[in-house]
Order: sequence, then structure tokens, then C-alpha cells
Amino acid sequence: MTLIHAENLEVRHGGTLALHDVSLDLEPGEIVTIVGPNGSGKSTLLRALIGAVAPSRGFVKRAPGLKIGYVPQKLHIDPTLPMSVRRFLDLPNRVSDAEAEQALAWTGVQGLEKRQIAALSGGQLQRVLLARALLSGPQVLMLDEATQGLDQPASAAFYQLIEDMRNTIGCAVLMVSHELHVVMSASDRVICLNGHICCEGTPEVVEAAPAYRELFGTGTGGALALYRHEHNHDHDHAHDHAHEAAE
Ligand SMILES: Nc1ncnc2c1ncn2[C@@H]1O[C@H](COP(=O)(O)OP(=O)(O)OP(=O)(O)O)[C@@H](O)[C@H]1O
Repeated sequence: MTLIHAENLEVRHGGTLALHDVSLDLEPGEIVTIVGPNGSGKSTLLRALIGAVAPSRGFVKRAPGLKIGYVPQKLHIDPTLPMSVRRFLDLPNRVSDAEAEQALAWTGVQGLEKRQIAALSGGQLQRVLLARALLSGPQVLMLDEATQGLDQPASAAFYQLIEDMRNTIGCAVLMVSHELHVVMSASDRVICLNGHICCEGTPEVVEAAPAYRELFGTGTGGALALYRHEHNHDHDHAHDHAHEAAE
């Protein structure tokens, strides 16, 4: 059974058309990665699929009772507010000490219960966020640039962990990533977004697609190419995505 079905989504933020004509299905157990330039609507799409922003057109259908574990791009916690890892894992639902310990162990940050959230390193924080998402027993894990700020070995290890989790608990994974090398190896399906879906398919299909090559360039490869947006096909609509270099 399809977990999430989105049809012809259009999302506006005030006067900004963030997404239009976006249709997609998320099936159980698959790892789907969304790539796209800055401002291309990736976070907006995740938020629309969760129900945190309302589409101005189209609709999202989630399987009844669907449990989604969401790992946000940033965590906004006032650094002056005391918040231990253990307390954080109780939000929004209380969990037992044993469950908290198990989730932290699984994500490789065992023993951090008493540490303050504000005192964690970037990598530790991402793993604690992941532990919290797992505690809800998700059928879908959604990650919004979860490896931002991590070095390459740390982000590779993080994605390996995600894949292990998918294999162990069978959840689907929908993630936004800026790391093409990871996307290409760890995803079952890639969606290339730029306000609308430019192309999608298996990593091999997307890698060869002209729209993807226009977005990310073909020569330079790696992270730099992500920001080189050589977008020259016609969109026949007016919206404000930066179609030029965003460095
Ligand atoms: N709360 C908001 N209010 C107004 N405009 C917004 C809001 N959130 C996003 N936008 C705009 O919507 C568009 C899509 O933003 P979104 O954050 O979804 O893109 P993104 O692909 O996730 O970007 P990034 O890679 O930089 O994280 C952008 O033009 C952005 O400025």
C-alpha cells in the first residue's frame, strides 16, 4: 500500500510560488532522495507531505494512521534553556529509560542522556534527532539535510545508519540531500526538484537525464556542481527560483 500520495501540489509562501505540479508516491521500504538547488522547494515539499503546510492546490493522502519520524534541518532550541538529551527524547511522547537507551545505542550515541542538547556536536545532535524520530516507530523517516555540517566520513556513516534502519525496521525513507555521491549510491529513487519535478527515477536514470545535468552540471561533479545551476530549459511559468549560480 502506498504510504504517501501527493497529487499536483502547489504551495505558496505569501507571494512566492514554492512548488507547483508536484505529484509523487512513497512506497513502503524505499529510500527516496530529493535533490535540488537552494530554494527549489525541498523543505517545503517535506513539510507539505507531513501536513505542516497546506497546499494552495492539489492534495496529499497519507495512509491511515501513518507514523512519520521527522528529522528537521535545524533545531531551534534556546541555548539558555536547559534541555537534556533524555528530556528531549520525551518530546512529544514520554518513553521509558530502556527505550531511550536503546534508541541512543542504535544511533551510536549511547550514554549521552545527561548531556545538554546545546552542548552536543553537530554529528551527535543529528544522531539524537534520529533517535527521537525512531522512538515513534515510524513507517516513514523523513530527513531534511540531516548531514548538514558533518564531514564526509561522518555523513557517510550517518547514511549507512539510515540504510541499516530501513533494512531492520522496513521503514520508507524520504530525505533531502546535497550530497550527490551519497544520493547516487544509497537511494532507490531520486527526485530532482526545482519548484517542480525536473526528473526522477533510479539514480542511474536521473544521472543520465538532461534536466539533472542542466541543474547540476556534468563536468565538475561533487558538491560544487550542486550549486552550479545551468538551467536553460523553458519553464513557461513565473516564479522566483534562482536559476543562476548560488555561491
Ligand atoms: N516561511 C516562508 N515564508 C516565505 N517564504 C518561504 C518560507 N519558506 C520557504 N519560503 C520560500 O519558498 C521557496 C522554497 O523554499 P524551501 O526552503 O522549500 O527550499 P529548499 O529547496 O529547501 O532550500 P534550501 O536548499 O536552501 O534549504 C524559497 O523561495 C523560499 O524563500
